[in-house]
Amino acid sequence: MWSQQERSPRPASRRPPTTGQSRPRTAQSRPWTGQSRISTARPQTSASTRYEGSFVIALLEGRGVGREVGLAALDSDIGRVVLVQLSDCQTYVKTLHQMHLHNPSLVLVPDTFLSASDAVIGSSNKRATNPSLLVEFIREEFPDIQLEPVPRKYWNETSGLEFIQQLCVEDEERAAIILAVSSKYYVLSACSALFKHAELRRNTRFSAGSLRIQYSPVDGTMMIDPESARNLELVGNMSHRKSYHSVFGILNHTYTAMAARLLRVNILAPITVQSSIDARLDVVEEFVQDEDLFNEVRGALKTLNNMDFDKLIATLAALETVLPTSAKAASNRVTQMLNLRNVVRNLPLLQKALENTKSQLLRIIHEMLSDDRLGKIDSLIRASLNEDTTPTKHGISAANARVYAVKANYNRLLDVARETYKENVGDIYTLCNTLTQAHEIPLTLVYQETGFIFSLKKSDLEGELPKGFINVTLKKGKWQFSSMELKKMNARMQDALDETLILSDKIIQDLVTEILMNVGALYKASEAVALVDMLWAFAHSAIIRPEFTGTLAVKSGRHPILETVQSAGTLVPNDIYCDDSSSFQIIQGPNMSGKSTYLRQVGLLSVMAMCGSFVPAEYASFRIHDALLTRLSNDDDLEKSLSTFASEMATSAMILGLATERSLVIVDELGRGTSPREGFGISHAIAEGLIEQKCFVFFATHFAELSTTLSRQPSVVKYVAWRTSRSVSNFGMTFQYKIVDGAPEDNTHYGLDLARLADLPSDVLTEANRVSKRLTELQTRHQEQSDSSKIAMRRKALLKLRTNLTQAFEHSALPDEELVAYIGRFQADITKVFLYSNDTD
Ligand SMILES: Nc1ncnc2c1ncn2[C@@H]1O[C@H](COP(=O)(O)OP(=O)(O)OP(=O)(O)O)[C@@H](O)[C@H]1O
Repeated sequence: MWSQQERSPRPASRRPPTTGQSRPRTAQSRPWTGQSRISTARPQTSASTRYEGSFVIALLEGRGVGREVGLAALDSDIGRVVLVQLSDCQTYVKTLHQMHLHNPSLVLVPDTFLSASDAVIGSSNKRATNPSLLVEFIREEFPDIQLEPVPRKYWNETSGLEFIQQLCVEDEERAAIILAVSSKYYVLSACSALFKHAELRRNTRFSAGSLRIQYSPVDGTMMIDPESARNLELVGNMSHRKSYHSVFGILNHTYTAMAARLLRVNILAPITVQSSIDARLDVVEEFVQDEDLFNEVRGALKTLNNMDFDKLIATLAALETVLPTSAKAASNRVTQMLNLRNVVRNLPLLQKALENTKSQLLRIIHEMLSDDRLGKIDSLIRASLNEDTTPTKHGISAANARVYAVKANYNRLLDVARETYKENVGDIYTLCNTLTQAHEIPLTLVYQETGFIFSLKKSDLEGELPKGFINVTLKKGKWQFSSMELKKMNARMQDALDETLILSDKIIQDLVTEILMNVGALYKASEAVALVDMLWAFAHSAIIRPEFTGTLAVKSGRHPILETVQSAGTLVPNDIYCDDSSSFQIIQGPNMSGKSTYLRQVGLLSVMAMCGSFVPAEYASFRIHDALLTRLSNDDDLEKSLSTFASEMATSAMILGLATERSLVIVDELGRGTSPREGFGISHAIAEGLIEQKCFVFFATHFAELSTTLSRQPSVVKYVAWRTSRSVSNFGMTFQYKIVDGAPEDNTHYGLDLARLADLPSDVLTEANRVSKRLTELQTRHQEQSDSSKIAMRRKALLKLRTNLTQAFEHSALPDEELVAYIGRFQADITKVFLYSNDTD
């Protein structure tokens, strides 16, 4: 229940910077293996299963016109707070996108946002008659996540700022973060509710200066609406939740949990700052070209396998609110300290591996790992902990590691408690030997959480167990049991064990306090490791380094997920070309000819490139997009009981509302949910809307007339799925389509194709073909001779000229003479177009 007691945040200390950016560089990769290293196998580490966070997200929306939303997210397990304030649209797609980035486990909203039926004890009575629209969208998008109302009084701007000032790690970025959020009313209020909730409902408080608080301006990343992320299978497979066939799955060769988390967030919100992307690409390229470096870094990362520094630091920093310390909490803290010791001990390996690297970002990472404070932490740990205790997960050796974690002679009482523990364990082993001899059965001891039990192989027991043994069970071919005496001894041993842990914990807590003075260095190291681990994973599957020229041009690109699924040689590569003069691309072709795959490929390759990853192609150049918006066919629509039509319209409205000149829009088969005539009309209208926005659009459609009705628009081009060869078995076909420019004349007769497959007589087919060709010729001619089509032709040519000239001047590295010849060729082309369109007048 919400307590009325107000508690103010506690006094503060420090925090780490994120990595800086480096200069752009363009180069082609020369992978030393000569081919793709994208593996079809499950990634080598288990980091993939541990990336999911458990953020509690507090949300506040302004009631004004602008739909300003403040979002504060806290993952106390990893000591991270993310703050965002944004202006959203009617569908709250940006807010939902941000929520997806942080995997919510609980969502907090002001109680006034919920309707009276959502009453919760202790909250205010002021309830809206209807829940806020934002709440409805959240419920729809996250049906399994609990929404908890927080009394309106806790959404307080001033207290939000106080929390931030007191809990934020003290480092170079702290001042900038405080400055950035200090004028953001909604995010500050959300922050206050978030920490009040942690204090009052979860009984969690944080040490001063122990949290990494990050303010994320939304314009530094590409917005991908949640529906698109799902349909494109960015972080999860649509059909099988556990499948690795997603972009995340194929790229996640990370070793540490922090890197897996970083990768997930980057895939869902790729960066839009070109210098940052180039800096990452430089690193990937250096790994690709320098095999020794690649292997050395792998070796260093292996020593940190499965580590989650953030979690480790956060657990150590979390204050024990129930006093006195429980043995369980003490045991946890001792284990975490042993893990921290291993991390601090192994970090120098990575630092050494990066010693002579060339790329600027790797040098920055090296610097972050060379922080003197890490050495200080190492010395502090060495002074208190035994060198040779290794934390293991289970068994008596795990208990012993905790008991002997702290050095001897540190505390007399601890030494005495350890002796008692040792004697108790010795007594248990003696009992086991005695019983073995007395009953002539080879008993062994197994240590479980509650103490020891006896174990005996089933085959070693003839007849029944001797009397006196209790709690007998049979597990995996072994008898397991106890005795009253063993139970008593276990209890004595457990008491001694708990005492050693509680006494050790006092020393560990002092150590933690000293370490926390330098927690900024640890968080910084965590960020450095996460980044280098993620970029190393990119290098693991690198193929070709992408460039960012503003033109989307891919030669022989492959769908990155399909490539890992299909057997070698069965994937047909496709080219992509899209610039300002061809920004609206109509894609047509028969069913099952790869249109959807092509569209998805465009989106996925752009996402990968903007994360700083190499892409599967022979050459690739991209534009940096502010948003990736899609309307892709989705079977879920039915489950959501939305009609296809309603869903299409809702998504189209969202796309039209959000798309800008810098967006990438992908639309697959719009207008399926209504009559063909209406469907065509709607598709045309939406296409015109998108053309006006000047974004890059890939528009797959069955409406062949669309290319005619849109032909006056100079930026519209048409691509078709063109059959290169095929093998037939009744109606079956092996895949042999390629997306090509324009409309090769006979390929548009998809019905004839099917008729041929259905074995219609050849003379019927020949005649059908002849008539069909003739009709098409007449139609084409008629179109070409119309005035509007001549004007459109000239407009197209002019737009193409402008785009090519801009490209030539801004991105070409050609020497002057060649540039002049290149421009001369444009001139000739455009003259031809003008002469032709005049001739036909
Ligand atoms: N480039 C390719 N190389 C090999 N196989 C491909 C390629 N593109 C698509 N495929 C395979 O062909 C099948 C059909 O692909 P896709 O769904 O993209 O076709 P489509 O034209 O969109 O079909 P429809 O019009 O019926 O929706 C899929 O099984 C896909 O895996």
